[in-house]
Amino acid sequence: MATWNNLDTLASYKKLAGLKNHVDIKEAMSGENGATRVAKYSAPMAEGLSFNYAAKQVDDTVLAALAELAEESQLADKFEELYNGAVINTGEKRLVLHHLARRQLGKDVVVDGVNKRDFYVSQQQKAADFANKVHAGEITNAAGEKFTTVVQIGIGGSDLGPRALYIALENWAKENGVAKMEAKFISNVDPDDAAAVLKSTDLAHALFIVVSKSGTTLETLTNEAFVKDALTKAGLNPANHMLAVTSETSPLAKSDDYLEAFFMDDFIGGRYSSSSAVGGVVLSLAFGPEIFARILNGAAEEDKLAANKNILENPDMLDALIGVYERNVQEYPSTAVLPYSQALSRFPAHLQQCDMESNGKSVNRFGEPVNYVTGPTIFGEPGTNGQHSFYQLLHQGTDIVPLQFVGFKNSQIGMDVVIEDSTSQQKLCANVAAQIVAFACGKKDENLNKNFEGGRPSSIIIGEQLTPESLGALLAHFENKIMFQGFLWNVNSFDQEGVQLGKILAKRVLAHDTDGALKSYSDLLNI
Ligand SMILES: O=P(O)(O)OC[C@H]1O[C@H](O)[C@H](O)[C@@H](O)[C@@H]1O
Repeated sequence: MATWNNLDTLASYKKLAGLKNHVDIKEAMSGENGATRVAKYSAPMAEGLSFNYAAKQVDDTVLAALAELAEESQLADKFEELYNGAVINTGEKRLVLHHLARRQLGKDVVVDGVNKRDFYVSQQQKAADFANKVHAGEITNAAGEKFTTVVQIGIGGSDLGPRALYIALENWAKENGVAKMEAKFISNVDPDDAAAVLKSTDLAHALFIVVSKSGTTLETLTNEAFVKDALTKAGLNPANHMLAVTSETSPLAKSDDYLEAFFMDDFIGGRYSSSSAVGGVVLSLAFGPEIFARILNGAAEEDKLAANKNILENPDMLDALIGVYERNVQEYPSTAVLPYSQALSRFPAHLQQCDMESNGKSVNRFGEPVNYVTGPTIFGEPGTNGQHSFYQLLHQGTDIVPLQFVGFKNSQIGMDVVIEDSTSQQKLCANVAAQIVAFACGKKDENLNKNFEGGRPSSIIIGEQLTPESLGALLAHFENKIMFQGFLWNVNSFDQEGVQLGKILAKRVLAHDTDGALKSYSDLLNI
């Protein structure tokens, strides 16, 4: 059994803390040194991706210290315990099994006589059979016509991951002849969200998936009622159009109001649920079950790498360790995720939840306060768009923000044009290469307003093309990175008590049970 200790009690962490500002990234990345580092500091990921960390503040000394930290904090043992079914989610006393939805990495995990791998596979199979029947016209609307659109109703983990993955492959699927149904998403309780989607949807030919692990989320239940009302007003029977994805213990699971229900369980956290039926049903309907299976395969291949004890061969663990060095030793408060891929436009939003809801904690996994900083603020936008927006602060602002670039050699659609001797894809890639060097090396100017200090660290994940496999690997990489960081900070990355208070107060406002500031704000907003 691994032992769980606070980061600041570890001898290897104290050693690492002595390496503050050990690498001058400007100097390290300039001239031939830089070229050597780019070739040297790269770790292969699954599905042809690679994690290049040449422009991070590491050298062999820092890497050796990080390896000691990985060893002393038993990161590989903790991951092994997790995938073998230990109660890693101490706050809720739950297992953490999202990896098992992709592939079995270790022993059989059996809970109350149920083999959990078999359960996840059976739900995948159920989703696959259902999707195939919809595509074949065996499951139709009341008029016997095919469904053409699928609308996911969910919020947080029941929205962000599946939406990001759908957008990531929407154009790829069309280009590769596997686009089966258009997918849309309703998440916000803002009535304009549901209204806008419903107005642009042919209701008679639409399936709606109510996705809520708990089956109690106010926004999702409200939007479900909103959609049912619209279906009824259109003369349609909601029971012919609505599906549910939920946990077997939730109130939704007990309802007969659905054409079909698919299940997950409490051992897969919402923000890690893209690999479960939460992502599986909508993506199988949109692209076909084979494509969803390919995403899972890509993720499973990356998970396999994450089990490696050698940090230089484990890009997920290495990325996590570098992140902790940046957060705790270098004291950088935030991290930007910058995919140079329009298809990944919602990926940073998904990672915001995944990372900040997991590691935005002030107490350790035993409920005791920690004396060090934990999860950074995560934000991001696709490049090159971000360059024309917030990169000013990244280049010349007073905070140093570590950067996590993602880039692909080839576009998804392949339609391109040569303007002034280069394709648009080349221009995209040229920009990411330029940014890495600009951030690291800067540029001296007598005019301080035009001076670039440099010394701003970044890494880049490079792939051939964004495909179902590489997308799955990318998803798993970040999930695993966040998991390892949670281990290092000794926090429970798998609960989210911090979201409860606002929900309770909102209920009081709606029940007109308010006083003080809450009453004043209620009055100001005319509730
Ligand atoms: O899937 P649900 O149970 O409806 O939960 C939806 C979301 O809402 C909660 O408030 C949590 O903050 C999220 O972690 C969760 O993903």
